[in-house]
Amino acid sequence: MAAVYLEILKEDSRTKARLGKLHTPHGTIETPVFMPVGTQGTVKTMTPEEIKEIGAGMILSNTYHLFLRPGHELVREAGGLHRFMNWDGAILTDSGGFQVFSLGDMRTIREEGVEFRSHIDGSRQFLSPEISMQVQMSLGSDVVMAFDECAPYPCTHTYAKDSLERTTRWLKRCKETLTTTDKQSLFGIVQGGMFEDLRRQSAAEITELDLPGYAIGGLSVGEPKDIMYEVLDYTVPLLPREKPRYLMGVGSPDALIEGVMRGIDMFDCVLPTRIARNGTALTRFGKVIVRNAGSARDFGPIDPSCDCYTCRNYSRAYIRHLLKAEEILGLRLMSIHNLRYLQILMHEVREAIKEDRLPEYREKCFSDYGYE
Ligand SMILES: CNc1nc2cc3c(=O)[nH]c(N)nc3c(CCc3ccccc3)c2[nH]1
Ligand SMILES: [Zn+2]
Repeated sequence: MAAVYLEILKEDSRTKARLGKLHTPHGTIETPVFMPVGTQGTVKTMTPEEIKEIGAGMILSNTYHLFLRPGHELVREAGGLHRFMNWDGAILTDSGGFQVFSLGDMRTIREEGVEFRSHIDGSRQFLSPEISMQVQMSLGSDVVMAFDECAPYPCTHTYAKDSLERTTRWLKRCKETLTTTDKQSLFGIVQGGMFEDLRRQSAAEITELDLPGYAIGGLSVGEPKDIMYEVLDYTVPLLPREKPRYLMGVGSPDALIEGVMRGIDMFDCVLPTRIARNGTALTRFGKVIVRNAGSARDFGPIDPSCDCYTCRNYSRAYIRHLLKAEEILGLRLMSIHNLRYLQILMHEVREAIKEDRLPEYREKCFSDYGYE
């Protein structure tokens, strides 16, 4: 059995949703799951104990950032990323390709790999499938993402085709680089832009390698949501039923539910922690801009139905004051709430699958939230 594998407990009767358990060397995680992002070896403003308290069992981190700073050799000497950051849950690391393009400067793609300038000090850097695998093995991730190119949006059919074919060649180099044990942690990433024929080609090429899990990349890159859902409609069925499916970069409440209904098991997004730090809270009745004047004399919690530390102990008025005063506690209280909110949402989604009422749950969620 692979180091990382999915145990499917139930398949929904009316949608493609699955209820499952993701087994990893650092614990078992109930799926569908939302995974908080801890880019630089920390989920911003949160201690590992707080991450556990809000109910997260698996977090994400980044090859790109840790490679540039403090360096993967240092993290390996520290005993790996789990030890370094004092987190004993599961860790998935991205491969660096996406971040080079979203953060790096002056990047040049070659067959060998990607040259770029560090966003930290402008120094010339190079990442390749081999280097990305070395870094992720040094970090000791439980799930290793293949080194891929996330095609820009929009892009031509020719660009998307050349790019996905290079991504497949890079995936083979990733698999060859990993030790037998670490091969059992490697997830391939399906690309192909917004083109059905290319998504089919990429899925066929990637799944041929018989990996423990598969991600759908190249989405949540600025395309309209209905295009993303369309791509999922024809791409997800191309992936093996029994393997975990990870939709990269997706995390708004509506997109999470729509993704689950299309058969996705794993999600990540920086949105909840990022908007928390700029004063916006997620609640079941829509977003609340706690920072706004409207909360100045609101002495109730962010969300009365929420059980998080923030909602049990603090008012919107107090949190607004902290945010306006640029007090760090404000960032922490907002992050705790937004992350807990998404864990509650995913718990309710899993319950709805269990009780065969996911379509009805979606309707209620969307109307409460104020979606169409
Ligand atoms: C926000 N939208 C978004 N679309 C993405 C597409 C891809 C993609 O096609 N390939 C790879 N490798 N990553 C992607 C990511 C980053 C996800 C992530 C962030 C942080 C930590 C761990 C993982 C994406 N994020
Ligand atoms: Zn709360």
